[in-house]
Amino acid sequence: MRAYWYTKEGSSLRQIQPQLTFVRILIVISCSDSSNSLKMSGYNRQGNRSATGKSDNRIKHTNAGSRSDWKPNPSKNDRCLDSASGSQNNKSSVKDAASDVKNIKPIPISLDDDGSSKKVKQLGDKSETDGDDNGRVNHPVFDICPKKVSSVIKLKAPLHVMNREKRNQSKQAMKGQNIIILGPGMVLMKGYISSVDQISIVKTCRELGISDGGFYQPGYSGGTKLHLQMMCLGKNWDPESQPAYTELRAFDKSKPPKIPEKFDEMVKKAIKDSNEFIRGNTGSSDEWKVFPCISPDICIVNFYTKSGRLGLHQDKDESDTSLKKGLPVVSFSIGDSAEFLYGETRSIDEADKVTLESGDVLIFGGKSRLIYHGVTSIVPDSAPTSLMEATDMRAGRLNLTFRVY
Ligand SMILES: O=C(O)CCC(=O)C(=O)O
Ligand SMILES: [Fe+2]
Repeated sequence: MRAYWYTKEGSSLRQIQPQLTFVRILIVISCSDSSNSLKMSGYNRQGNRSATGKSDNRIKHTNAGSRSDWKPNPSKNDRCLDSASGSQNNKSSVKDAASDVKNIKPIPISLDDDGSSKKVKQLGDKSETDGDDNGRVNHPVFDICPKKVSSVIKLKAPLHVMNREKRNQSKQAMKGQNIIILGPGMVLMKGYISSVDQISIVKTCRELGISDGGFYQPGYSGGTKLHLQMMCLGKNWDPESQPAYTELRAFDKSKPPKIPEKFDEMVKKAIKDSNEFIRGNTGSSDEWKVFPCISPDICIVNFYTKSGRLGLHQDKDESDTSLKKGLPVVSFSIGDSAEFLYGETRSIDEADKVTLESGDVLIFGGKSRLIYHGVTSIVPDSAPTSLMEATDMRAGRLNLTFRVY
């Protein structure tokens, strides 16, 4: 067992515990195949080192804020916006959640040359920029699993690649729990979502994403866009609307699809498993309170292509009660890995970094509920080949964050 601890003097969790001296412990439970031993490792925040041990020199200052603070910023350093761009284990085994999705009205799609489905949603016979008589505005359909209708024959991944993935998957399953406590109230469950469930989530999001209320590229009235595609489930979140959460999507008046029951079950199970781990491994310290069980009523689904990113921000548009109680945000990562930053301030230079891989679940609540976080880059071609084969998902990363309003 290896253990490193470090103390951050004088730093504070803004808005939650201003005077808090933040003792941060990173515990990596990594039960080796033979010994099931507890490993703890850590990192030096002041040295701007990542949890993977690499320093990050690429990242420069930027401005960021809450999701609603993502206002257009003329600074070239704003990594959030620009104006040009339009392990498996079997902890939660679910049947294909797509079969639970009711009342989906898929929108007919035609494919562009690059296989992307940028056909404008047909809300009447209007073009993308037109609105209908009710002020509904059309937008392009974004299909995360476009079937490539082309003469290029899709080759299967080489056998040795497939075999390596299979070996890695069964190793992960044997390892059992692989949970990292990134800070008080911030837990990362590595490879938590089984391959079967990942496939199921992609398929469900694909169906929802091409239907009413599906994926679109959020932006601002000035034309600036976020570097991702987004759809909301449960309630709609909009970067510009006041309040940020509404029942209908403002620009096309669509109602966000419901959160599929299976997603809800998976969130609850992840919290339960995380709590069991915390109880079993962190003793009785106040720092390590378990998460309350939640029934999320909001899920924001983001899809990042390889150039996707998201500036440092806080998730603070939820209700005061939800924020005060520190009700956790539960985040699922699927597909390509992401370089994820998190920290107590909005300074990128002071933020810590961790790589979120396909199947990882990140939970942040309690004292970390208002942690600043963002995605600096997507690691190209890092998604499991088997997932891509099974879903035909386009290259990129799917992220689902569940919250309680
Ligand atoms: O993609 C991620 O991991 C983070 C997403 C996020 O922070 C958000 O949607 O608010
Ligand atoms: Fe967020």
